[in-house]
Amino acid sequence: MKKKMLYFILLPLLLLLAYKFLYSERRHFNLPPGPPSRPFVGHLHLMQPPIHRLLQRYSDKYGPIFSLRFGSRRVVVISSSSLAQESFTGQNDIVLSSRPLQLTAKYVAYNHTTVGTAPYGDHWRNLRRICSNEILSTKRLTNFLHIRKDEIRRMLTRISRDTHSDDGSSFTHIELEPLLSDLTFNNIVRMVTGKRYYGDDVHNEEEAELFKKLVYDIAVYSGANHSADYLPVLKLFGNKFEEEVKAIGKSMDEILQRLLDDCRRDKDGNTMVTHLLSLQQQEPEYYSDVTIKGLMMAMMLAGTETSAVTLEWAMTNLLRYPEVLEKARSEIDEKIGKDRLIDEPDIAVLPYLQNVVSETFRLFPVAPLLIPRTPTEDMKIGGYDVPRDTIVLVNAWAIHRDTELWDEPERFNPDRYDNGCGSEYYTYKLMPFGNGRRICPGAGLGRRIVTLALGSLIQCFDWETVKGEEIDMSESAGLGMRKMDPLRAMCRPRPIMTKLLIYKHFLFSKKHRFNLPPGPPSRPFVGHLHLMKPPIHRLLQRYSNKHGPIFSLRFGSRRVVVITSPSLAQESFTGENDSDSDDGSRFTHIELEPLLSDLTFNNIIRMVTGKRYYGDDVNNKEEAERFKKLVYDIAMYSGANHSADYLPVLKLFGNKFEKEVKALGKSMDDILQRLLDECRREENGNTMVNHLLSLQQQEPEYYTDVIIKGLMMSMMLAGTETSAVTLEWAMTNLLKHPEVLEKARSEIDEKIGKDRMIDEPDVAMLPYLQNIVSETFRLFPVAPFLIPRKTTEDMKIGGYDVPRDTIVLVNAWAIQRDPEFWDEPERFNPDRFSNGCGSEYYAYKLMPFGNGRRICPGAALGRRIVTLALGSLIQCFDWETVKGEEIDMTESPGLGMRKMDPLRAMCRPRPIMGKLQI
Ligand code: HEM
Repeated sequence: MKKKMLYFILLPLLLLLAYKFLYSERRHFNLPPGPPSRPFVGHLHLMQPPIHRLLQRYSDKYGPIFSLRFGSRRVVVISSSSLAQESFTGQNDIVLSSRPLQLTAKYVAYNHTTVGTAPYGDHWRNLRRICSNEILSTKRLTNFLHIRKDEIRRMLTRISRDTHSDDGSSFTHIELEPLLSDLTFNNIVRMVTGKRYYGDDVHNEEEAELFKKLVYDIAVYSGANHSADYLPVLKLFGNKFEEEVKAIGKSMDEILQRLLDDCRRDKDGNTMVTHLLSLQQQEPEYYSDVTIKGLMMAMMLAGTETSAVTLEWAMTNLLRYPEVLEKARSEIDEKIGKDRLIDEPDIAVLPYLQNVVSETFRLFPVAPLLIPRTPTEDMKIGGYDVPRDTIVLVNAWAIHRDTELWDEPERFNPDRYDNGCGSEYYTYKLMPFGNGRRICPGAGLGRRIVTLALGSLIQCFDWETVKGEEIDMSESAGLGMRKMDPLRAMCRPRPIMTKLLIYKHFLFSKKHRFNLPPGPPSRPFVGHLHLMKPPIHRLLQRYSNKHGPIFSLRFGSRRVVVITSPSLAQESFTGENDSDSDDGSRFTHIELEPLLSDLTFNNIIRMVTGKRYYGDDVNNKEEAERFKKLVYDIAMYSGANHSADYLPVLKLFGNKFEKEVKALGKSMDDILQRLLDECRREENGNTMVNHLLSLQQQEPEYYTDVIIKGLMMSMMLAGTETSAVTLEWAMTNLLKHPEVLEKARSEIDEKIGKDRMIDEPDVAMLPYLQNIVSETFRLFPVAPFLIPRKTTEDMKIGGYDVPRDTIVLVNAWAIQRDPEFWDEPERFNPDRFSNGCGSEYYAYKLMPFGNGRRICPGAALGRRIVTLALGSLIQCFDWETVKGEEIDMTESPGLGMRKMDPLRAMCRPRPIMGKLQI
C-alpha cells in the first residue's frame, strides 16, 4: 500500500521533471518541425525501407528541413537544394564535416580512424590529402588505366563467351549483375593490391567470396535504421547486432592484413599498397599498418559496390528506354567507329553517353541519403537550430526528383542536360557523390569506370529485355540503393566483337563456353539459397513448370542442375502393435508411426548386429533412442539446402552447422564402434557384422574397422527410415482410400486364406498389393530428389552444358507426377500399373530407388520389407481413420520426405489374429 502511495507521489514529479527538461530544450533551441514520436524509440519504428521514399513523404508534409528522433539521437533531414547549398558552404560546411559515431565504424573501421569515418580534424585532413595526392590523383589514376581496360575487356569476353551462337544472330539470356560486380570489384582490388579476385584466372576464390560478402554485410549493417546505434540502452542486453558487427570487423581485418603482407613480400608491385608501404618506410609512425589497412578498406568498400550498382541501374534504364540506347550507340558508332574499342580519353567526345550516366546518378543515386554527417557545434540551417551531435541526413534522392528543379523528374531523359548550363549549375541539384569538404574523393574514378564500362557494353552488344518480363524496379534496403532483383537481359554480340579478337583463345576455347540450362533470377552472393524453403521438391516442380525440364540454380558458389523429366533422367543415367481390445468388435486408436518405425529399425539392426533395439524385450533402450535421433538428425542436416555445404565461405566464420554435424558424426561413430566391438566378442553370431569380421581376418588391410563401420552405417541409415516412411505413407493412403484397402484385403483373403499369415514368397501372387506399394513409391518417394550427384567432368544433358563439379538433382517427385506420363497423377490409383507394361517401361518414369550406377543397392530388400509388412497389416487388422479427423498430408523438410504429422488410425484385430496366437 505504502509502495503504491509512493508511486502516486513520484510519478507526477518525474513527469514534471521530464517536461521541464524537454521544455527547456525547446525553448533554448528552435528545432525543425517533425512528425509525432513515440517514447523511447522516437521514430525508429517507422523506418521501414526504402527510407529515402519515406523521408521524402515527410518533407512534403513538414517542409524541406524536419527533425526526427532515432532512439536517443536527434536526426535532421534536409530535402532541398537551397538548404543543401546553405549546409555545404562557408562556415557551415566546416561545422558539418564530421560523421556520427556508428557501430560499424567503430568495429569495422578501426575505431573511426579511416578516411570515411574519422571525425573532422587533422587526422582526417591528412587522410584526405593522401587520397588526393597519393592514391586518387589524376596521375595515379592514369597509371592504372591498363587495369580498367583489361578488366572491361575481360568482362566483354565473358559476355561474348556466354552469348556466342554459331550464326551470331540470336539473342542469349544473361545475368548482368554478377558480371558488373566482378568488373568493379576486380578493378579496385587490383588497383589497391594487384590481385584479381573474381572471374576466370583468379587468386583465392574463397577469400574473394568472403570479401564480397563482407562488403555486402557492411552496407546492410551501416543502414540508417539500426536500433543498436541509436538505442545505447540495448547494449546492456548483450546486443547481438554488436557481436555480429565485431565479427565482421575481425574477418575484414584478417583479409586486409593478409593482403598487406602479400604486398610487403612483393616489393616490386605497382599497386596502391606498395606505394603506401614505401611511404611507410619514410614515415613509419604515420603510415602505420592500421592506417594503410584503413585506406585499403576505404577504397575497397567505397569504390566497388557503388560503381557496380550504378552500372546495373544504367543498363536497366537502357533496356527500359530503347530509344536512349539507340541514340547512345549512334553517338559511339559515329565518333569511335566500328573497328576499335572505346577508350577512356574518348569519353570527352561522347556527351550523350555522359548524360546517360548523369541521368542514372540523378534517378538512382547509390547513396540516396549520402553518408550521415554530424555538426561539431550548434549550427543553424534554414533558420532552425541544429544542435551539435545531431545526425544530419541529406535526401539527395528527393532533391534529384524535386519538381521545382527538374521537368518531369520521373522520366529518364539524358537530353535534359543539353541546356548549356555548366556543371556548376548542378552542384547543389545533383549530388550523387555528396557535397562540401567530405564529398566523395573517388568521384572521378567512379565516373570513369561507369562511363567506360557502359560505353563498351553499348558498343559491343545488342540488348533487349527478356521477353514478356517487366523489369522489377524495387530498391533494396541498406545504405546503398541496390536493385532488389538482379538484372537479366537478352544480349547479342555486335560485329565489332569478332573484329576486336580480344582474348580470342579464351573466347573460343571450348572449355569455357557453356550453354547452361536456364533458371530463375538469383541474388548476388547467395544465388538461390534464400529461396529454398521446404518442401523443396514442390518449389522445384514449380520452377520446372516455368523454366523447363532441366534448369539451373546457384547454391552460393555451387552450380546446381535440376532434372525433372524421365527422358532427361534416362539421358543422365545411361551410356557410360498393442491393439488388444477385450471386445473384438471395437476399434482402438493407435499411433502407427512408432510401430512402423520400430519394425523397420529392428529389422535392419538385427540383420546387421543381431540386436533388437526397439519395442519390448530390448537390449539397450538408451542407445537405441540415441541411434534413432541420430538417423533423424542426419536426414535433416543432409537436406539439399544447407548453406554451409554450398557457401564454403561460411566455414570461415567458425560455422555452427559444421560443428553440429561434426558432433553428430562423433556420436554415430561411438555407437557403431560399440556395436562392432560387441559383435567381435560374440564370435558365433550370425549377423552381417560377424560375416564382415570374418572377412577382416582374411583381408585385414581391406576390411578395416572404418570400412565395416561405414557399411554398417550405410545399411542402418539407408535401410531404416526409408522403409518406415514408405510404410507410413502406404497406410495413410489405405486409410484415405477404403476401396483400395478393401480390394487388397480381398486379394489376400482369396490367395492366402484366413488361416495362415502371409509370407514373403506369397508376395509374387499378390499383384494388387505390389501395385499399392508402387503407387506409394510413385506419389511419396522417400528421397524426392534422390541423393545429390556431382559431375566429375563436363557433360551435356538435354542439349545444355553441365560443367564438372555441378550438383545434379533429379526431381523424382516431380517426374512421378508429370501429367505427360501419368493419368490424373495426383490420384492414388494402384490399378494404373495393371497395363501390361513391364518394369522396363517404368525405369525412367518411376525411380524411388534412384537410377544408374548409384541406384539403391537395398531396393529389393526395401521392397520386401514394405510389401510383407503392409500385407500383414491388411490381413490381420481392420483399419479406419480417427473419427472427424482429416489426415494431414504435409511433408517434412530434410532429405527424406517424412509425413510431418505422425499417422494415427483406428484399428481392430481381424479373426485371423485369434487363430495365429502369435
Ligand atoms: C559510382 C561511384 C561512387 C558513388 C556514387 C560514390 C558516392 C559517395 C558518397 C555519396 C559519399 C559521401 C559523401 C558525403 O558525405 O557528402 C562518398 C564518400 C566516399 N567515397 Fe565514394 N562513391 C563512388 C565511388 C567511389 C570510389 C571509386 C572511391 C575510391 C576508390 C570512393 C571513395 C570514397 C571515400 C573514401 C568516401 C569518404 C569520404 C570522407 O568521408 O571524407 N568512392 N562516396
